[in-house]
Amino acid sequence: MTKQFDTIIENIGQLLTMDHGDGPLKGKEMSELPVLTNAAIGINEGLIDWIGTHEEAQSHKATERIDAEGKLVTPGLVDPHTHLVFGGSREHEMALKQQGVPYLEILKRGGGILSTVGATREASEEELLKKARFHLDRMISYGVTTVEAKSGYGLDKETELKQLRVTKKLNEEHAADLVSTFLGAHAIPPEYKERSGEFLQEMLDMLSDIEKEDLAEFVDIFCETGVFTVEQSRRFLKAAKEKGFSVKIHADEIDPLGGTEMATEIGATSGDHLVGASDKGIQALGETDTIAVLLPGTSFYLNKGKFANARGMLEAGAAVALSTDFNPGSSPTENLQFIMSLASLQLKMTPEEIWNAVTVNSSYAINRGDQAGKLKEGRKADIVLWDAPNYHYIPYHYGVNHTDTVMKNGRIIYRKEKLHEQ
Ligand SMILES: O=C(O)CC1=NCN=C1
Ligand SMILES: [Zn+2]
Repeated sequence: MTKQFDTIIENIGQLLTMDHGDGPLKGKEMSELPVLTNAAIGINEGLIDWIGTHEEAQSHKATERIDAEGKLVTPGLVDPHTHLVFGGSREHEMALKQQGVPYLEILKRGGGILSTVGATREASEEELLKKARFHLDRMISYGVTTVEAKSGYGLDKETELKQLRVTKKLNEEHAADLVSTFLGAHAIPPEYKERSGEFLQEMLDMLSDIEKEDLAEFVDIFCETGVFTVEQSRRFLKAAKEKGFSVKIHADEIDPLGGTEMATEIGATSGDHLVGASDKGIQALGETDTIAVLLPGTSFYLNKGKFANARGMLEAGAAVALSTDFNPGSSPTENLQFIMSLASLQLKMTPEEIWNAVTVNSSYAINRGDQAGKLKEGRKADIVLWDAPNYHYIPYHYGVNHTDTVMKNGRIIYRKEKLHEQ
């Protein structure tokens, strides 16, 4: 029976629907990857209305037909851990990094996060919005259609709310879907030196304002040497959970403090970084629903020669997701495709695991498993057409942008620039 669509995407060489059951994929499940060949998608009113073969598509009608030229088509990627909204930049710290000054030492000297805090406090809401929009546009160009965005460069009520309002405005006006996280517990501001407990209480007191303005779904904390202890983090996140927020945590990024175990004990939606996760922590990830969000770009950039034990987590049965950790200090890149290459080279993840980690699992890591990261009838038509012959090709060919066309809610929002006529 002939169907009528707004848009048909046809002649798809490889279609990754990521439609393999509900819930995040854990352990061995991450090796599964249903691939449809010679496929087609029918779209109506911004939603996926039909998925079938190229031959079947020839009997259907469409206002617009897009030829995928036998190449790869996937869901829009989901980046579950970014510090998208900030002022200034930290290129001046490269020299310190090259001299071997550690990340935590730069922070201790008042640089790092605190340097960005200064720039963010000074920037107006409009300036922060303009800058975040620029970085978000670039994420879209890399095939990302859903993004988590954290605050955490204010460390005072006024600036934290300013950052969160920017994320809310972007989510309302920009094509991308944003998920907002309050990371007021990102570092100890100079005015609270030696008074970290009082500072955390001030951040907790903000939660009612955040809830009133619907400015965040998640609460996060930087559990790290010289920042917040495991016990402070446990108390802080449990208090946030009691107020109805979902929680995630920057854990075991640099020093192995045991934040991974604590994340699983309190039922965090995700534990992020986990480079120093202990065997006990890895086992706990396999036994609970806490998703391991791994950030190999940060390990690459901090240049400490150590990456998260992804293989150990997968063998333990954990759900693993991947992210850029886009931020001005430890991972200044919007390129989730490059993270896919690092996941292959440094985390030893297979292409199948990698694709599940940047779609299905990354969507569940930000409570969007029912809306993003999967192509199935009734879901938003958030789709990427890749200039690549198959899904192995993206992690293999690194450092470039492989997107050809990015579609959000059935509307083309990015097309690869073609070289001007010679
Ligand atoms: O350095 C930054 O701006 C972001 C960061 N927070 C915790 N680790 C890295
Ligand atoms: Zn981070």
